[in-house]
Amino acid sequence: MWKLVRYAAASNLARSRRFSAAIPGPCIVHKRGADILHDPWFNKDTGFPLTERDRLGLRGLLPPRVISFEQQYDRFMNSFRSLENNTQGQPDKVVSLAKWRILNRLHDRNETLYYRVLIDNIKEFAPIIYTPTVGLVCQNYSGLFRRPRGMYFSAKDKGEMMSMIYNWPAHEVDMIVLTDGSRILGLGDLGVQGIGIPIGKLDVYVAAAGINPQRILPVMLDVGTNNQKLLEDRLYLGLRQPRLEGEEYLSIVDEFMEAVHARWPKAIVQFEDFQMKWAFETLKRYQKRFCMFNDDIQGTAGVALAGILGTVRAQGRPLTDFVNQKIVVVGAGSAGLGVLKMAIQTVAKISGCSELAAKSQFYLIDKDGLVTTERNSLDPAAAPFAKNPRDIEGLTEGASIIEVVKKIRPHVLLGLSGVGGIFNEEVLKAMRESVSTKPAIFAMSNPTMNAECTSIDAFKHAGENIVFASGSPFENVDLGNGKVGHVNQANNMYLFPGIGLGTLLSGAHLITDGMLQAASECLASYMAEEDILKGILYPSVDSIRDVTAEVGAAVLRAAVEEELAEGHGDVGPKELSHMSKDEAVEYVRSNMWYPVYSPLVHEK
Ligand SMILES: NC(=O)C1=CN([C@@H]2O[C@H](COP(=O)(O)OP(=O)(O)OC[C@H]3O[C@@H](n4cnc5c(N)ncnc54)[C@H](O)[C@@H]3O)[C@@H](O)[C@H]2O)C=CC1
Ligand SMILES: CC(=O)C(=O)O
Ligand SMILES: [Mg+2]
Repeated sequence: MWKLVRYAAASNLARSRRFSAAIPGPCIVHKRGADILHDPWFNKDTGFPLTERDRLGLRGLLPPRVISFEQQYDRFMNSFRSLENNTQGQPDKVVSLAKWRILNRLHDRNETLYYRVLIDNIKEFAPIIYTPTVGLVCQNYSGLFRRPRGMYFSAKDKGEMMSMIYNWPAHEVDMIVLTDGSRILGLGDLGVQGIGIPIGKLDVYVAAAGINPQRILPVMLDVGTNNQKLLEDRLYLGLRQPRLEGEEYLSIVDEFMEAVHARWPKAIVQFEDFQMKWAFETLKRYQKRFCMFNDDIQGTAGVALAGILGTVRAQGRPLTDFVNQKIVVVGAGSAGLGVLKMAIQTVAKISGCSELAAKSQFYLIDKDGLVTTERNSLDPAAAPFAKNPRDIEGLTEGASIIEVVKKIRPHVLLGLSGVGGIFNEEVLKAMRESVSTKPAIFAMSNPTMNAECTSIDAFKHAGENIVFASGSPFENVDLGNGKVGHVNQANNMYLFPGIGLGTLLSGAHLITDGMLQAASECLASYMAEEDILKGILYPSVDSIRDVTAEVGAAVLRAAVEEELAEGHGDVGPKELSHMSKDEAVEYVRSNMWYPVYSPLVHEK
């Protein structure tokens, strides 16, 4: 077993001196020899200095030459570039999986080097470890499986979780991402194979928020699957039974949450990719009891809202004009409804009107068309956003996307439906008649194949004057004559790392609407006017650590404001409450872990 010793703080300075000679603090290990080489948390491969090889019983277990961290880094990047060259012309799927495999092998062997290459190349590697490739990995997980990562709690473990949680080797855990695999991106129920999502999200936590990788825990709650193909697959690695439902299901989640809380009372649990009914139910059930949030409902809402506020600025209008924007949301699931709820609260706040009055400018469409109060068996979660037929002259219950767009001429058309291509040529062309001077199209569904439209189609059919955002990355579009159609990535990755880190450092035991609102407002004001006017709504993924430091500080300050901050480590609530905004950002930034080889010290 090992004990954690605080790593040297990361900072921009440390980052700019990528391989500086600054000596990091030591790290205590409780193992020796080959056990260290097989532990990715401590392994340095050929990077162990000779003195350390002596101290840890590694002499003779490695080739004699010591290779520096920088050389190891370059060697990996060279292998990666060769792989790119060697796979040229092969199908995208093959290339993406090959890239994922080479990164995953490094992850399994040497986490310090893995996270260094990930952090320093985040824009290039995010699409591999996160959306879209992570979707492909989940679809093929049973075949790709080599080594376990994270923990698996299944329906068969009922009554055992309180002791099982102690099987995790780390003494401290700060951040858990939990899924039940029931709605993986827009790919549906992937059962146990959905574990790829918590792993990918936590990689983003390490890269963006500098959460120490020894303190993260990806978790799969396997309660069965309703995916017939998986149930019939002999190689499927999860429980081959239909999903538990009702109280049986909830009792499993309850038991897991209690076990986590008993061992790590301060750990934050991010619920991810649960089907809608359980996403809402578990949020309601736990948000006042545990330090948790639902990323698909709450993280997505904050990112979408920041983007929509950006589109108001992109039209050259003041933010207060948000109250006049007509917004059509396609997809009435956990993500779409989360966006509507937060957007309506914001309109009510800006205009000082009631939430009821603030709803008038929003339109909700699901698989059966426009959602109105006339709908038979209206989903209770969607009911608050259903239109009264009296208020939608010329439109009827179940109206199609094209009918709604033609009639309403919205400022913003936002997709969270999981259905690839439903913003077709006709719909996009209809957006040319938008009442906005800069119509906005947000095709937020993931992975790429599930995006409501591509960036090329959006600029081609809806016109060059649009603002475009997608959940998975697309290339900017060359519009000719030196003009560029900017593509924004409207993905909750801009918020969840800061929500997690800010909450952790505040020591708050709950995550409130106020903390989430602060995160969104921070992102909304992050971009300079000049960029916004060009249609750039979010910062580049390259600067995700900087954005996360700001978002984290905003969340921390909101927790202080709500008197929820109990402090973290040596920094108590009083010190937190005296921090200025800049000091809070610096405090958050200085707590980000950055991968360097720490001297290992053996202790029995
Ligand atoms: N960009 C981002 O940060 C995020 C993107 N998402 C993506 O959003 C999508 C939806 O996620 P959830 O809301 O959790 O799923 P969900 O399954 O809860 O909801 C999907 C909704 O889409 C509707 N829908 C299905 N077919 C439709 C059609 N042909 N026309 C109109 N509506 C249709 C359904 O009726 C349902 O209301 C997924 O693809 C997911 O990857 C989710 C969270 C964050
Ligand atoms: C990004 C994300 O959380 C999703 O697509 O579900
Ligand atoms: Mg998700």
